[in-house]
Amino acid sequence: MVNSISAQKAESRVDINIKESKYALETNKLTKNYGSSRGIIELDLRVDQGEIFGFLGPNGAGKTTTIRLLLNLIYPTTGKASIFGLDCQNDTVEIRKHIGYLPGEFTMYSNLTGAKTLEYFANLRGGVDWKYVQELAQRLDLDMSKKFKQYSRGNKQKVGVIQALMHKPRLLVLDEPTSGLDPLNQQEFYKLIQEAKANGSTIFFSSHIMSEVEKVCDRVAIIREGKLVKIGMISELTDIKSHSLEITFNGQVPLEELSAIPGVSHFEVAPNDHRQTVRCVVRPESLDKILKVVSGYTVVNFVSREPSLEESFLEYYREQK
Ligand SMILES: Nc1ncnc2c1ncn2[C@@H]1O[C@H](COP(=O)(O)OP(=O)(O)OP(=O)(O)O)[C@@H](O)[C@H]1O
Repeated sequence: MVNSISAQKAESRVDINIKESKYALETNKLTKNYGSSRGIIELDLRVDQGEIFGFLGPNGAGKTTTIRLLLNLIYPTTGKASIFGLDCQNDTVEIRKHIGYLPGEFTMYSNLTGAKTLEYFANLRGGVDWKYVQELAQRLDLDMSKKFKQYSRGNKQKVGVIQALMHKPRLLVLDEPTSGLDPLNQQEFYKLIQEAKANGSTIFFSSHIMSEVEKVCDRVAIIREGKLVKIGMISELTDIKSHSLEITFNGQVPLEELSAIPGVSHFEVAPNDHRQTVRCVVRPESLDKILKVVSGYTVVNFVSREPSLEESFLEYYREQK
């Protein structure tokens, strides 16, 4: 019975056999060549123990490939990866005891309920604190009595998140953990990983959303087309970030002034009766100039949204040329 699974048993495992390692996770020139397509190329990553590390990249960048290599689900073409100083290929069994892993597409037996699915994972791990599982389900608003096949994508993802967290692992490796979660559950998830960090865990999670990584991570690595583009503190993301603006004017529009500001691109004007809507992509350092120009005119609507990561990259590289 799940309720009798001993928490003590789970806790007693912690700290056994983990080599003293400066890094929670390290890759050295890690490369995966799929033959027909590139996976990742000579990736060098170092993640310190106890940090929340974001692994940011657009679709197809190589995030899942990297994570599968760390979990030894696929083999590298060349290069090495280690977790807590243990070799990802040779020490998989030991490493797995200390990891919580959420795959990109979490699926389970369709006729098992959420509770039975989680019970299965609890048993695999030799025991977890079931009260903690119940608390996680309640905080993520998951009804554990439903069958897996009855769950929406978001609810399946919640089961995946809970199985990754349930044994309070030293390292969480999460592949796009918030995909499918609604904004409230995303916020709860961010709190959960902050709590895991406060309890000494390291969190490595992939994402293609810059604002999410900015909100919760200490450091970030950016991957694009299989290669590491940048690694550093979150504050260093500012130069890649851009804003997509939509400004609606009533009456006169400062078209020439706006389009002449450096760092403004993709400039478009859409007339609409007496109003005109200007759309453009703006580099962070140009935002202030835009606001100063528009403040002298009648603005009836001002929307700023985060462009997709690929749009931001394109803008960043266009500026670099
Ligand atoms: N099994 C495979 N066989 C061949 N090519 C693959 C395989 N898996 C991934 N790739 C290729 O490797 C590259 C990286 O894919 P990967 O899934 O790691 O990217 P990702 O950053 O996780 O993207 P997404 O967010 O879309 O999942 C892509 O070009 C992809 O087509």
